[in-house]
Amino acid sequence: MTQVTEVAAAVMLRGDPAAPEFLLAQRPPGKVYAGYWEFPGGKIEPGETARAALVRELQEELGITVEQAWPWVCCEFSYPHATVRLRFFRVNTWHGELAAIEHSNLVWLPAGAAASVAPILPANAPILRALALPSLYALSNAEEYGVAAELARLQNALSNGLRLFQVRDKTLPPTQRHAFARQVVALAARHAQVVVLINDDQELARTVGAGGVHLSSQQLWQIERRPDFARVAASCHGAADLARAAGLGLDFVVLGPLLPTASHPGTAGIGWSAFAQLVERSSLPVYALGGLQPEMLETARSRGGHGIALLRGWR
Ligand SMILES: Nc1nc2c([nH]c(=O)n2[C@@H]2O[C@H](COP(=O)(O)OP(=O)(O)OP(=O)(O)O)[C@@H](O)[C@H]2O)c(=O)[nH]1
Repeated sequence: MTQVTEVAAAVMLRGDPAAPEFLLAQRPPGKVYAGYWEFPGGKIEPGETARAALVRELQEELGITVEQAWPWVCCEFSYPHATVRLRFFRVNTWHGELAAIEHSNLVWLPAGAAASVAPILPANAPILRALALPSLYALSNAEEYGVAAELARLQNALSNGLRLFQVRDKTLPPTQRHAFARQVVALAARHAQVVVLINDDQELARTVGAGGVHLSSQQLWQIERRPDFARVAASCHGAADLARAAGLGLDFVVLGPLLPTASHPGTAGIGWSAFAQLVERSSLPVYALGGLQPEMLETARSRGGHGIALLRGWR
């Protein structure tokens, strides 16, 4: 069996939470991949937790004391010299002055834009893509609110900065769903960097020019390869679904139902503790879904979620 080197790495974030900057550090001469840019961090020592390793490494490498670190994604990558498992944390607060103690340089870059430094360690490409994803994934609910009201809600949310939207409404009659999807794509096109995904219908997504598709957990097991769209997401209900989505190279997933929902009040969700355990080894960013309110974003993130997906609570 290949030996895997466990690594803790930090995505340090600063500035506006809706459009943050993250830190990259340049590996110094004399190391493998010298001159490459990486996230600060390093190997987890025997008997050490990933979080403790992160705190230690950031003290040693940057001279700072981490105050808050939330687990995020975990990815594996095989280099000629080693196979690494990178456990990423999002670090929002710390104290102390940042200094390049062990690196040759540090740079803050805007999340979501193409990185202006190169080369970056090859394992980190999916991480940069994941960083571009916003914290809120809004799902349409025209079935309940009506098409006109839903388009008005979307218009308002786009003006408030919404950037990721799914046309769900699986039971709308096909012609109505088609027209709705077309109007959603037209509305979204008036704003920069908004991605619209169509639930369960690749043909509709292509016809209306949507940026991506959102696969149901059933579809996840029916397709053989990633559909050819800029963004592909999926609904997951457990560990097998998460592994399948990662194997297909999707961009992100929603995991739930988390809490009892308005549509299924009697059904217990998986709860935050199971959510945190499932997310711990996910290589894809995970949005918590089901019975959530916008103010639960921080709870979701502290449990390893990338963000939250809402059907009702967005505006
Ligand atoms: N810190 C960090 N390491 C990364 C990232 N991406 C990535 O593939 N790695 C790999 O994870 C390992 C990190 O271990 P490290 O920083 O303690 O080790 P190193 O190669 O610098 O050598 P060292 O043994 O002299 O400390 C390296 O193999 C490195 O190539 C990243 O973004 N940050």
